[in-house]
Amino acid sequence: MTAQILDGRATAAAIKSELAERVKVLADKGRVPGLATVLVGDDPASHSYVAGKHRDCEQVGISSIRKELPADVSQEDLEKAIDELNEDPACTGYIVQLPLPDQIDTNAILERIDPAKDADGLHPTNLGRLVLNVNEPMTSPLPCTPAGIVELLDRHGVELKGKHVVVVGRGVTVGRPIGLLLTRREINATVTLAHTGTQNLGELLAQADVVVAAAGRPHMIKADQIKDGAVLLDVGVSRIEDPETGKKKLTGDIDPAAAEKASWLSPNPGGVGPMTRAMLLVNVVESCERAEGILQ
Ligand SMILES: Nc1nc(=O)c2c([nH]1)NC[C@@H]1CN(c3ccc(C(=O)N[C@@H](CCC(=O)O)C(=O)O)cc3)C=[N+]21
Repeated sequence: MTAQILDGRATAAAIKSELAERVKVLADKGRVPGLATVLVGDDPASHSYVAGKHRDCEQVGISSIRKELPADVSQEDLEKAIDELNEDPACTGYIVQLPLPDQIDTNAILERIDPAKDADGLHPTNLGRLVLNVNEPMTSPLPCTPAGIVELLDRHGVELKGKHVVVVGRGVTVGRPIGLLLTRREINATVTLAHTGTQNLGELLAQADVVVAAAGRPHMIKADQIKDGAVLLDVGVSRIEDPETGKKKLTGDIDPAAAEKASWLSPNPGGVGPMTRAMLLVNVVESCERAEGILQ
């Protein structure tokens, strides 16, 4: 068997064209959604991610606002930038690109974001609502990568009901929140959260119907560890040297040979990354719809 592809690029494109219609409805009411990005320092990867987000916005008709601050910015000046965006009516949602430099208290920054403008869905209030299930169906933003994974599987007709999902990785953006979504009654999966300190990872993987690999360790999940017909989501991103060209390239947590045993594979790149970006746009459009009373 070779896995069918969970095509994140095509699915994200479909979501974007649906969003463009919703943005038109808002624009007709005189309300243009606006995404702002706050970028600190000059890390090339962060710059390229943020540039991608602005391109996405343009395609959907969302206006975009950029704030760029130097790598040595003080906590106070970064907080000032956050306060400005909280006050700015043209900014209906925003993100602070992570990671932030060492002198910055990241959690204090994330907490300062107005939860109604939190495009990442990572504000403690919004994560708390996820725990409490009060954002069912859509009263507050969901974290983008978990929401993107659910949407990607749903749009390919991959059923999660009663399935055992093994998540590898305990990061704040993926591993910790994803189980809260997958165990909701309407999805009804069973979730095991494993991480790099898990002793019997092999035993867990052998039982997994679905593997969400989000540890950021290149090719850590091998073909001989997974069940025949498992669904694989490759989420972690690393830059490794391509042995053929000697150049750095992006790669995921799943060994490419594992595709031979899987029923479905979301590749990396081309899988969950574009979905994460699409869900960011969903959050921005929905926060604007909520403000207009279109969504509750
Ligand atoms: N506040 C904040 N929110 C984030 O959502 C956030 C962040 N900080 N910091 C960094 C990570 C990383 N991240 C990615 C999103 C999309 C792709 C993506 O679309 N990747 C393409 C490949 C892009 C390329 O080739 O460079 C793909 O997977 O096909 C990658 C990485 C969001 N992050």
